[in-house]
Amino acid sequence: MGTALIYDEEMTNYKLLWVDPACKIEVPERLTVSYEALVKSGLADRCVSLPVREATDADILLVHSEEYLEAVKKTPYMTLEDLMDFCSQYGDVYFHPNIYHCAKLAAGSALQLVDSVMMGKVRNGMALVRPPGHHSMRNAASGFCVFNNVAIAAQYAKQKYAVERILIVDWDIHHGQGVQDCFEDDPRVLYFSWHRYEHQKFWPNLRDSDFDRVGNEKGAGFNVNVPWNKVGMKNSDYLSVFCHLFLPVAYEFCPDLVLVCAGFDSAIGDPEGEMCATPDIFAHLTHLLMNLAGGKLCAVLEGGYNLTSLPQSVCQTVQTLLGDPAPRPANLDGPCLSALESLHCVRSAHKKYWSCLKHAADLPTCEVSTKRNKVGEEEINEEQSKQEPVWRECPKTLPPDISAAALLPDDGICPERCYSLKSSEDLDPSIVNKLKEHILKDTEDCETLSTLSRLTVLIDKMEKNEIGSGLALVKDISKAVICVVQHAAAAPMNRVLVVYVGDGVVPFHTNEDGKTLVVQFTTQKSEEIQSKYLIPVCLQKDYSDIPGFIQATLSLLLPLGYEYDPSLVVVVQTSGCGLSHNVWQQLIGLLRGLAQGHTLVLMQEDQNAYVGPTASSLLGDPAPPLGPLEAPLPENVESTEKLRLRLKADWNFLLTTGNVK
Ligand SMILES: CC(O)(O)NCCCCNCCCN
Ligand SMILES: [Zn+2]
Repeated sequence: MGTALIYDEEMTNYKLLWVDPACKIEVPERLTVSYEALVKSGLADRCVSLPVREATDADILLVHSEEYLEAVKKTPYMTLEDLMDFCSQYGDVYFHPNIYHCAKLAAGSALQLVDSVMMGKVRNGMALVRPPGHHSMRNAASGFCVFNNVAIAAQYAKQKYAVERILIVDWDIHHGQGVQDCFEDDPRVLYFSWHRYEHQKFWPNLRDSDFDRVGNEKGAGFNVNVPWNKVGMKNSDYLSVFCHLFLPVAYEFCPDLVLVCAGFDSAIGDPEGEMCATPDIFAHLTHLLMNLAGGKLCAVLEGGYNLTSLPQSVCQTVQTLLGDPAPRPANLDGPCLSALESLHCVRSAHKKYWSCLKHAADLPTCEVSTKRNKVGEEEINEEQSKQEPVWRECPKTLPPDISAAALLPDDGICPERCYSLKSSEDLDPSIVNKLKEHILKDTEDCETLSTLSRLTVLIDKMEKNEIGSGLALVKDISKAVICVVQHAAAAPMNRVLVVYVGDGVVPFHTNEDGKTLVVQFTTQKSEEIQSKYLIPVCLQKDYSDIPGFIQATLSLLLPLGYEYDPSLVVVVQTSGCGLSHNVWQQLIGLLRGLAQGHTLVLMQEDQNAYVGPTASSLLGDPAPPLGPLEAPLPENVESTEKLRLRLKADWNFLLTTGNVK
């Protein structure tokens, strides 16, 4: 199934007609530069183009009041003075004779996305719209927003498709207070928002945007606010919030539909956000959400005012929705102290609502962030020169011709859409000899020799990005792992992340050069940690604790993987670990965000049943939902937490609190 793209130039036909410094950044060019970038990069042609439609009165009344709608209906006939007068009752928003029409198209575009995703016409999609929506309230326009496009889409999905649980992720740099207000007491809609806050000094300056606003009554716990109390937040800060807060809660909630308030003013260069995250981060944020709700994801444009970073961010988002692997994230150096403080406060505010956060440390002195922060951090010197930030545009990486290759025993059936690496591949005799002397020693086991040499061919093709990912059923897992790791780690710049699922001794030792990082999910109690590059994640009872496994994957394996930034990810399933296909697919799907999607899965040759599910995830198909998650086994939480606390000295991404002692 494809990716929908909704855009209509009619939504560029309104603009600011007078002088208003607060509104001048919201210009029609925002849409044109974004759409043109999609066309120029060839991404638009790969999407299913859907027409816009006008939201009806009934659609709009799902969120807004009649009096507000009636008032907006009058604006097309207003004089300039009347328009200016009409706006003065609202904050930071302007009207235009054509904005009502465009606002109906913007909201209608979001409904078009919901319809086409819910009816299975497309897997996911993006709507490029203006005016944006997430600030508009039941009775008021606000922050360039007239109708709350995403809130209307959520109510519409509940009403028309009886969707039980909807996740709204708002990565715009402003707090979508209109969305929060709409769903504050609604447990069926989980709202995530991060936003520039600076202890309430930043617009919209609301006390209600702080981390302790968790929702009301039945909706308590279903509103998650992450205030950024400093500018300059980077990719690491955003990924930390995803790994340690948004994803664990989202997986526990298990939404049937994901809506994204896709504002790109959280990217570098934006005059509003003044953050430092680069456009490629949106490929990762999108990717990390794509294994939820069976991949049903609707992204609706909100803000984004830098006409250079906005189109780049839009392209990163759309190419990921299309299934292209995310680019390797540049220099992730871990979250900053201010971000950790915010993360810590939000986790402690929500620990009573979400079992995945139950172990989160309390922060007794966690006053609301409107107080000056206690750590006496040096104030960002205000006169910090406002030099224009510059960033390297992410190099255009075309997806590999072959997305996934399968290396199976000759009688193995190659899954469809997979390329079969037959033993007929011309084998490089030098490699064969090297294998013979290094790994096979003298045994003339030519079958293994053939398998291992084909593996090295596969790795070389992945390195050249001719092949995206691979799966192999092998007779001797240990020999295969040694061969793969040695061959892959040989190249100077290469780093190999080896994810071991199942017991058994890791058949090679990781030396401290950091060329390999092994994370092993095992049921065996682990003694002391030998090295920061060999990490045993001990889970009781043969992985039957799915919440525990997912928790360890999201809050341990993923952060480690992002910080390590491997060039290849090898996933090894040793003795039948008994992991359910769905969990296995979630693991493979999530890991695909690393190493530009270069994932190599090695399994025992009797694990035929996993070939189909593995291939599906390697090809970028969304993993099936796991269902709402119960609490993880306490002993698994304890052992994972203990491990995290021990490792955080070596790995910044494992930090979740400000007190780094
Ligand atoms: C959709 C959105 O979230 O991007 N709207 C942002 C509204 C910002 C209003 N304040 C502007 C002050 C000028 N410096
Ligand atoms: Zn914004």
